[in-house]
Amino acid sequence: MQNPILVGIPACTKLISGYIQHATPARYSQALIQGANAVPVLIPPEGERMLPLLERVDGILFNGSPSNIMPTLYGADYDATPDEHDMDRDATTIPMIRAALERGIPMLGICRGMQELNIALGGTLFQEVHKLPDRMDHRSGEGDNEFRFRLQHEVQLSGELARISGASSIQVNSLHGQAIDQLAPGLVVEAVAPDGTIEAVRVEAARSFAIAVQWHPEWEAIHFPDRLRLFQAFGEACAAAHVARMAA
Ligand SMILES: N[C@@H](CCC(=O)NCCCC(=O)O)C(=O)O
Repeated sequence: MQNPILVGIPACTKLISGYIQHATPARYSQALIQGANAVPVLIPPEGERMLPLLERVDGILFNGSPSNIMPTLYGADYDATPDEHDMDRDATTIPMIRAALERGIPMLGICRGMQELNIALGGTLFQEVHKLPDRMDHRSGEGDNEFRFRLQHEVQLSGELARISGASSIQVNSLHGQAIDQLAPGLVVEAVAPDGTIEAVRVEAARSFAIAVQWHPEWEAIHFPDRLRLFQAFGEACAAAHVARMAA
């Protein structure tokens, strides 16, 4: 295929077999190929040196990860999970989100990716949602993947996300311990859980697709219409960005 639509995926820092490796679960690439008709490009978490890649891609999927964003990046004076960070990824994705928005590059955020978008624009996070009064436990629990990615609760949709999904509420999986506390300026909420937890946001003034969700639409995306529609809508925005990039 000539001039494919290219979508970047930030990789995480992992210690595997005694080596530092740059990796991310295969399901993100697979959902991009199947749902967005895009060719995925893994982005090593090497900080701002990766920003020139934005000249060559048509979109970025800011994916999920078990690691948590460094609390100092949003001004917190305590760290509930000091052993669960990936500062190389933070140093790559936070500036990349800001730069992608400046350039009007389409972005889809998933789970950690949504939290990164909120931090990049000046918001804050709850570090342990399950310890807050009146909040549900949004973690998956232990088990095989079928169990961890099971449908766990409803979300009420609004705005662009409701239009794309073709529904005002959907059932979602849930694999996160953290969540948006103070919403960043410029974000609008487009999905909410029954306990009030923010489940999706959109960058209101974005020049292109800029939606992020707290659940995992990449999991079995082609079997769930709302998940597939989200990847298709992202793919259409990336295709439009591709035409503009080729014409420039
Ligand atoms: N660590 C953050 C973000 C959660 C997240 O992105 N989870 C993805 C996990 C998927 C997997 O384990 O394969 C939080 O806990 O809120």
